[in-house]
Amino acid sequence: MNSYSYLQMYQINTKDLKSYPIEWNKIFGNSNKSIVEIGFGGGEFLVNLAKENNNYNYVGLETSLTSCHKIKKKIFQNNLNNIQIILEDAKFALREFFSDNSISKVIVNFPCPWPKSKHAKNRLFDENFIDTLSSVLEVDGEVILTTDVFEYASDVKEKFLSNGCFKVKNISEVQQLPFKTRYEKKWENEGRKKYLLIAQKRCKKDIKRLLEGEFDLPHEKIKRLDFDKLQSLVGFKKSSENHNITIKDIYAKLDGSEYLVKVFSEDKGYIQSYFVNVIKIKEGWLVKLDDIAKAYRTPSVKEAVNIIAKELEN
Ligand SMILES: C[S@@+](CC[C@H](N)C(=O)[O-])C[C@H]1O[C@@H](n2cnc3c(N)ncnc32)[C@H](O)[C@@H]1O
Repeated sequence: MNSYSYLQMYQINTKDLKSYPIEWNKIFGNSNKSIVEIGFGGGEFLVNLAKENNNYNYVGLETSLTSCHKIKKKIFQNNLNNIQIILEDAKFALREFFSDNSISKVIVNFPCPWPKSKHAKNRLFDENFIDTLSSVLEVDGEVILTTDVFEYASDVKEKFLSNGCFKVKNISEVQQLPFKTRYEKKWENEGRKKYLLIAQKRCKKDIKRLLEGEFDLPHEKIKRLDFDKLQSLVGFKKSSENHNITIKDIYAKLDGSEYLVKVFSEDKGYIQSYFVNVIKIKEGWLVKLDDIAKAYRTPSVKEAVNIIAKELEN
Protein backbone atom coordinates (compact mmCIF):
# COMPACT_ATOMS: atom_id res chain seq x y z
CA MET A 1 0.00 0.00 0.00
CA ASN A 2 1.43 3.43 -0.88
CA SER A 3 1.64 6.01 1.87
CA TYR A 4 -1.66 7.75 0.98
CA SER A 5 -3.87 4.71 0.24
CA TYR A 6 -5.30 4.88 3.75
CA LEU A 7 -7.17 8.03 2.64
CA GLN A 8 -9.54 5.71 0.72
CA MET A 9 -10.25 3.65 3.83
CA TYR A 10 -12.35 3.86 7.01
CA GLN A 11 -14.88 6.30 5.51
CA ILE A 12 -18.42 5.40 4.49
CA ASN A 13 -19.56 6.94 1.17
CA THR A 14 -23.00 7.68 2.53
CA LYS A 15 -24.31 9.15 -0.75
CA ASP A 16 -23.76 5.83 -2.54
CA LEU A 17 -25.89 3.75 -0.21
CA LYS A 18 -29.04 2.09 -1.53
CA SER A 19 -30.87 2.03 1.81
CA TYR A 20 -30.87 3.87 5.13
CA PRO A 21 -30.34 3.81 8.13
CA ILE A 22 -26.91 2.16 7.80
CA GLU A 23 -26.66 -1.45 8.96
CA TRP A 24 -23.60 -0.90 11.13
CA ASN A 25 -23.27 -4.51 12.23
CA LYS A 26 -22.88 -5.52 8.57
CA ILE A 27 -20.27 -2.78 8.03
CA PHE A 28 -18.21 -3.91 11.04
CA GLY A 29 -19.03 -7.61 10.63
CA ASN A 30 -19.97 -8.10 14.29
CA SER A 31 -22.86 -7.53 16.71
CA ASN A 32 -21.10 -4.97 18.93
CA LYS A 33 -22.89 -1.83 20.04
CA SER A 34 -21.89 1.60 18.72
CA ILE A 35 -20.22 4.59 20.30
CA VAL A 36 -20.34 7.82 18.27
CA GLU A 37 -18.04 10.83 18.63
CA ILE A 38 -19.21 14.09 17.06
CA GLY A 39 -16.59 16.63 15.94
CA PHE A 40 -13.57 14.38 16.62
CA GLY A 41 -11.11 17.05 15.41
CA GLY A 42 -7.61 15.52 15.36
CA GLY A 43 -9.09 12.12 16.33
CA GLU A 44 -7.03 11.73 19.54
CA PHE A 45 -10.03 10.79 21.71
CA LEU A 46 -11.78 8.36 19.35
CA VAL A 47 -8.62 6.54 18.32
CA ASN A 48 -7.48 6.02 21.93
CA LEU A 49 -10.95 4.89 22.98
CA ALA A 50 -11.02 2.36 20.13
CA LYS A 51 -7.52 1.13 21.03
CA GLU A 52 -8.48 0.67 24.65
CA ASN A 53 -11.81 -1.15 24.25
CA ASN A 54 -12.48 -3.46 21.33
CA ASN A 55 -15.98 -4.42 22.54
CA TYR A 56 -17.65 -1.53 20.72
CA ASN A 57 -17.85 -0.23 17.17
CA TYR A 58 -16.80 3.42 16.92
CA VAL A 59 -18.22 5.93 14.46
CA GLY A 60 -16.85 9.46 14.10
CA LEU A 61 -18.86 12.30 12.55
CA GLU A 62 -17.04 15.41 11.32
CA THR A 63 -17.66 18.31 8.95
CA SER A 64 -13.93 18.99 8.39
CA LEU A 65 -12.17 17.13 5.58
CA THR A 66 -8.77 17.89 7.15
CA SER A 67 -9.88 16.25 10.41
CA CYS A 68 -11.07 13.19 8.44
CA HIS A 69 -7.64 12.89 6.82
CA LYS A 70 -5.89 13.27 10.18
CA ILE A 71 -7.93 10.57 11.88
CA LYS A 72 -7.52 8.14 8.95
CA LYS A 73 -3.76 8.38 9.34
CA LYS A 74 -4.08 7.55 13.06
CA ILE A 75 -6.49 4.65 12.43
CA PHE A 76 -4.10 3.26 9.83
CA GLN A 77 -0.99 3.67 12.01
CA ASN A 78 -2.74 1.91 14.91
CA ASN A 79 -4.11 -0.83 12.63
CA LEU A 80 -7.65 -0.43 14.02
CA ASN A 81 -10.63 -2.16 12.43
CA ASN A 82 -13.27 -0.90 14.84
CA ILE A 83 -13.60 2.75 13.63
CA GLN A 84 -15.49 4.20 10.66
CA ILE A 85 -15.92 7.88 9.94
CA ILE A 86 -18.44 9.99 8.06
CA LEU A 87 -17.79 13.47 6.65
CA GLU A 88 -21.16 15.03 7.37
CA ASP A 89 -23.10 17.41 9.61
CA ALA A 90 -23.89 15.36 12.72
CA LYS A 91 -27.43 16.75 13.00
CA PHE A 92 -28.23 15.10 9.67
CA ALA A 93 -25.97 12.06 10.03
CA LEU A 94 -27.15 10.94 13.46
CA ARG A 95 -30.80 11.10 12.38
CA GLU A 96 -30.41 9.51 8.94
CA PHE A 97 -27.67 6.89 9.42
CA PHE A 98 -28.56 5.33 12.78
CA SER A 99 -31.66 3.34 13.62
CA ASP A 100 -33.66 3.74 16.80
CA ASN A 101 -32.07 2.41 20.03
CA SER A 102 -28.78 1.58 18.27
CA ILE A 103 -26.13 3.74 20.00
CA SER A 104 -24.69 3.25 23.49
CA LYS A 105 -22.91 6.58 23.87
CA VAL A 106 -22.63 9.86 21.98
CA ILE A 107 -19.49 11.81 22.93
CA VAL A 108 -18.99 15.51 22.15
CA ASN A 109 -15.74 17.17 23.25
CA PHE A 110 -15.50 20.95 23.03
CA PRO A 111 -18.18 21.68 20.42
CA CYS A 112 -18.08 25.13 18.82
CA PRO A 113 -20.23 27.19 21.29
CA TRP A 114 -21.47 29.84 18.79
CA PRO A 115 -22.09 32.29 21.68
CA LYS A 116 -23.72 35.11 19.66
CA SER A 117 -27.49 34.77 19.41
CA LYS A 118 -27.46 35.52 15.67
CA HIS A 119 -25.32 32.34 15.23
CA ALA A 120 -27.44 30.19 17.56
CA LYS A 121 -28.80 28.17 14.62
CA ASN A 122 -25.27 26.73 14.13
CA ARG A 123 -25.18 25.20 17.62
CA LEU A 124 -25.16 21.40 17.60
CA PHE A 125 -27.61 20.93 20.46
CA ASP A 126 -31.01 22.19 19.38
CA GLU A 127 -34.48 20.74 20.04
CA ASN A 128 -34.52 18.57 16.92
CA PHE A 129 -31.05 17.18 17.62
CA ILE A 130 -32.08 16.24 21.16
CA ASP A 131 -35.19 14.52 19.75
CA THR A 132 -32.83 12.58 17.44
CA LEU A 133 -30.68 11.59 20.45
CA SER A 134 -33.78 10.34 22.28
CA SER A 135 -34.49 8.03 19.33
CA VAL A 136 -31.07 6.71 18.30
CA LEU A 137 -29.63 6.10 21.80
CA GLU A 138 -30.48 2.82 23.47
CA VAL A 139 -32.46 3.06 26.73
CA ASP A 140 -29.98 4.18 29.45
CA GLY A 141 -27.57 5.24 26.69
CA GLU A 142 -25.69 8.46 27.40
CA VAL A 143 -24.67 11.75 25.85
CA ILE A 144 -21.33 12.87 27.31
CA LEU A 145 -20.56 16.53 26.63
CA THR A 146 -17.39 18.32 27.70
CA THR A 147 -17.10 22.05 27.12
CA ASP A 148 -15.02 24.99 28.30
CA VAL A 149 -18.11 27.25 28.30
CA PHE A 150 -20.28 26.85 31.40
CA GLU A 151 -23.21 28.78 29.84
CA TYR A 152 -23.18 26.37 26.89
CA ALA A 153 -23.36 23.36 29.25
CA SER A 154 -26.26 24.95 31.18
CA ASP A 155 -28.13 25.81 27.99
CA VAL A 156 -27.77 22.20 26.76
CA LYS A 157 -28.84 20.89 30.18
CA GLU A 158 -32.04 23.00 30.00
CA LYS A 159 -32.74 21.66 26.51
CA PHE A 160 -32.35 18.03 27.68
CA LEU A 161 -34.66 18.69 30.63
CA SER A 162 -37.34 20.34 28.52
CA ASN A 163 -37.21 17.43 26.04
CA GLY A 164 -38.49 15.23 28.89
CA CYS A 165 -36.78 11.98 27.81
CA PHE A 166 -33.48 12.43 29.66
CA LYS A 167 -32.19 12.19 33.19
CA VAL A 168 -29.49 14.88 33.46
CA LYS A 169 -26.69 14.86 36.02
CA ASN A 170 -25.46 18.11 37.54
CA ILE A 171 -22.79 19.88 35.51
CA SER A 172 -19.41 19.13 37.10
CA GLU A 173 -15.95 20.57 36.63
CA VAL A 174 -13.43 18.01 35.32
CA GLN A 175 -9.66 18.03 35.65
CA GLN A 176 -8.89 16.11 32.47
CA LEU A 177 -10.47 13.92 29.82
CA PRO A 178 -9.47 10.22 29.66
CA PHE A 179 -7.54 11.10 26.46
CA LYS A 180 -6.27 14.60 25.85
CA THR A 181 -7.63 16.33 22.75
CA ARG A 182 -6.14 19.24 20.82
CA TYR A 183 -8.78 21.65 22.15
CA GLU A 184 -8.37 20.40 25.71
CA LYS A 185 -4.66 21.30 25.48
CA LYS A 186 -5.50 24.65 23.91
CA TRP A 187 -7.98 25.64 26.64
CA GLU A 188 -5.69 24.34 29.40
CA ASN A 189 -2.91 26.58 28.09
CA GLU A 190 -5.33 29.49 28.35
CA GLY A 191 -6.23 28.47 31.92
CA ARG A 192 -9.87 27.74 31.11
CA LYS A 193 -12.00 25.32 33.14
CA LYS A 194 -13.72 22.23 31.70
CA TYR A 195 -17.31 21.23 32.39
CA LEU A 196 -18.91 17.81 32.00
CA LEU A 197 -22.58 17.20 31.32
CA ILE A 198 -24.04 13.68 31.17
CA ALA A 199 -27.60 13.05 29.97
CA GLN A 200 -29.10 9.56 30.08
CA LYS A 201 -31.93 8.49 27.81
CA ARG A 202 -35.10 7.39 29.64
CA CYS A 203 -37.73 7.41 26.91
CA LYS A 204 -38.05 7.88 23.18
CA LYS A 205 -39.56 10.47 20.85
CA ASP A 206 -40.57 9.54 17.34
CA ILE A 207 -38.53 11.29 14.68
CA LYS A 208 -39.17 11.68 10.97
CA ARG A 209 -36.19 10.72 8.84
CA LEU A 210 -35.62 12.09 5.34
CA LEU A 211 -33.93 9.00 3.91
CA GLU A 212 -35.68 5.99 5.40
CA GLY A 213 -36.02 2.97 3.10
CA GLU A 214 -34.63 2.01 -0.33
CA PHE A 215 -33.51 4.56 -2.90
CA ASP A 216 -33.17 4.66 -6.68
CA LEU A 217 -31.72 7.53 -8.67
CA PRO A 218 -34.71 9.81 -9.44
CA HIS A 219 -35.36 10.11 -13.20
CA GLU A 220 -38.10 11.11 -15.68
CA LYS A 221 -38.32 10.88 -19.48
CA ILE A 222 -39.61 13.72 -21.69
CA LYS A 223 -40.31 13.62 -25.45
CA ARG A 224 -38.97 17.00 -26.61
CA LEU A 225 -36.70 19.68 -25.18
CA ASP A 226 -37.59 23.35 -25.62
CA PHE A 227 -34.33 25.22 -25.00
CA ASP A 228 -36.13 28.53 -24.15
CA LYS A 229 -38.13 26.73 -21.45
CA LEU A 230 -34.95 25.18 -20.12
CA GLN A 231 -33.25 28.60 -19.96
CA SER A 232 -36.28 30.18 -18.27
CA LEU A 233 -35.89 27.75 -15.35
CA VAL A 234 -32.93 29.78 -14.00
CA GLY A 235 -34.19 31.61 -10.90
CA PHE A 236 -37.12 29.19 -10.36
CA LYS A 237 -37.99 28.92 -6.66
CA LYS A 238 -40.41 26.69 -4.78
CA SER A 239 -40.98 26.84 -1.04
CA SER A 240 -43.12 24.61 1.09
CA GLU A 241 -43.35 23.89 4.81
CA ASN A 242 -40.64 21.21 4.77
CA HIS A 243 -38.43 22.10 1.85
CA ASN A 244 -37.19 24.78 -0.55
CA ILE A 245 -35.87 24.43 -4.09
CA THR A 246 -33.98 27.04 -6.16
CA ILE A 247 -32.63 26.57 -9.69
CA LYS A 248 -29.40 28.54 -9.85
CA ASP A 249 -27.90 28.00 -13.31
CA ILE A 250 -27.70 25.84 -16.42
CA TYR A 251 -24.57 24.57 -18.19
CA ALA A 252 -24.52 23.04 -21.68
CA LYS A 253 -22.30 20.48 -23.39
CA LEU A 254 -20.84 22.02 -26.57
CA ASP A 255 -22.67 19.61 -28.90
CA GLY A 256 -26.05 20.31 -27.20
CA SER A 257 -26.60 16.66 -26.20
CA GLU A 258 -26.55 17.29 -22.46
CA TYR A 259 -27.40 20.05 -19.96
CA LEU A 260 -26.56 20.37 -16.28
CA VAL A 261 -29.09 22.20 -14.11
CA LYS A 262 -27.56 23.51 -10.88
CA VAL A 263 -30.00 23.28 -7.97
CA PHE A 264 -29.94 24.32 -4.31
CA SER A 265 -32.41 22.65 -2.06
CA GLU A 266 -33.15 22.49 1.62
CA ASP A 267 -34.93 19.83 3.65
CA LYS A 268 -35.66 20.82 7.26
CA GLY A 269 -32.56 23.01 7.40
CA TYR A 270 -30.27 20.54 5.56
CA ILE A 271 -28.92 22.31 2.46
CA GLN A 272 -27.58 20.57 -0.66
CA SER A 273 -26.18 21.91 -3.93
CA TYR A 274 -26.24 19.45 -6.83
CA PHE A 275 -26.90 18.97 -10.55
CA VAL A 276 -29.79 17.50 -12.48
CA ASN A 277 -28.82 16.17 -15.93
CA VAL A 278 -30.97 16.63 -19.03
CA ILE A 279 -29.51 14.12 -21.51
CA LYS A 280 -30.43 13.25 -25.11
CA ILE A 281 -31.54 9.64 -25.43
CA LYS A 282 -33.01 7.67 -28.37
CA GLU A 283 -36.67 8.27 -27.41
CA GLY A 284 -36.29 11.93 -26.31
CA TRP A 285 -34.59 13.33 -23.20
CA LEU A 286 -33.82 11.87 -19.79
CA VAL A 287 -34.01 14.13 -16.73
CA LYS A 288 -32.10 12.58 -13.85
CA LEU A 289 -30.11 13.32 -10.73
CA ASP A 290 -26.46 13.70 -11.67
CA ASP A 291 -24.47 10.80 -10.26
CA ILE A 292 -21.03 12.45 -10.24
CA ALA A 293 -21.67 15.49 -8.03
CA LYS A 294 -23.79 13.42 -5.68
CA ALA A 295 -26.73 14.42 -3.49
CA TYR A 296 -28.78 12.51 -0.94
CA ARG A 297 -32.11 11.59 -2.48
CA THR A 298 -34.15 13.64 0.00
CA PRO A 299 -37.76 14.72 -0.73
CA SER A 300 -36.61 18.11 -2.10
CA VAL A 301 -34.07 16.46 -4.44
CA LYS A 302 -36.68 14.05 -5.83
CA GLU A 303 -39.13 16.92 -6.23
CA ALA A 304 -36.52 19.04 -8.06
CA VAL A 305 -36.07 16.28 -10.68
CA ASN A 306 -39.86 15.99 -11.09
CA ILE A 307 -40.35 19.77 -11.32
CA ILE A 308 -37.65 20.17 -13.98
CA ALA A 309 -39.14 17.33 -16.07
CA LYS A 310 -42.68 18.71 -15.66
CA GLU A 311 -41.72 22.29 -16.52
CA LEU A 312 -39.87 21.12 -19.65
CA GLU A 313 -42.74 18.88 -20.72
CA ASN A 314 -45.43 21.65 -20.45
C1 LIG B 1 -13.69 23.04 18.71
S1 LIG B 1 -13.42 21.66 17.70
C2 LIG B 1 -13.12 20.32 18.84
C3 LIG B 1 -12.37 19.18 18.24
C4 LIG B 1 -12.05 18.01 19.18
N1 LIG B 1 -13.24 17.41 19.72
C5 LIG B 1 -11.12 18.42 20.27
O1 LIG B 1 -11.53 18.38 21.45
O2 LIG B 1 -9.97 18.78 19.96
C6 LIG B 1 -15.06 21.28 17.11
C7 LIG B 1 -15.07 20.26 16.00
O3 LIG B 1 -16.43 19.96 15.67
C8 LIG B 1 -16.57 19.88 14.25
N2 LIG B 1 -17.99 20.20 13.97
C9 LIG B 1 -18.61 21.39 14.11
N3 LIG B 1 -19.92 21.29 13.82
C10 LIG B 1 -20.14 19.99 13.49
C11 LIG B 1 -21.28 19.26 13.08
N4 LIG B 1 -22.48 19.87 12.96
N5 LIG B 1 -21.15 17.94 12.80
C12 LIG B 1 -19.94 17.33 12.92
N6 LIG B 1 -18.81 17.98 13.31
C13 LIG B 1 -18.90 19.28 13.59
C14 LIG B 1 -15.58 20.90 13.71
O4 LIG B 1 -15.20 20.62 12.39
C15 LIG B 1 -14.43 20.75 14.70
O5 LIG B 1 -13.49 19.77 14.27
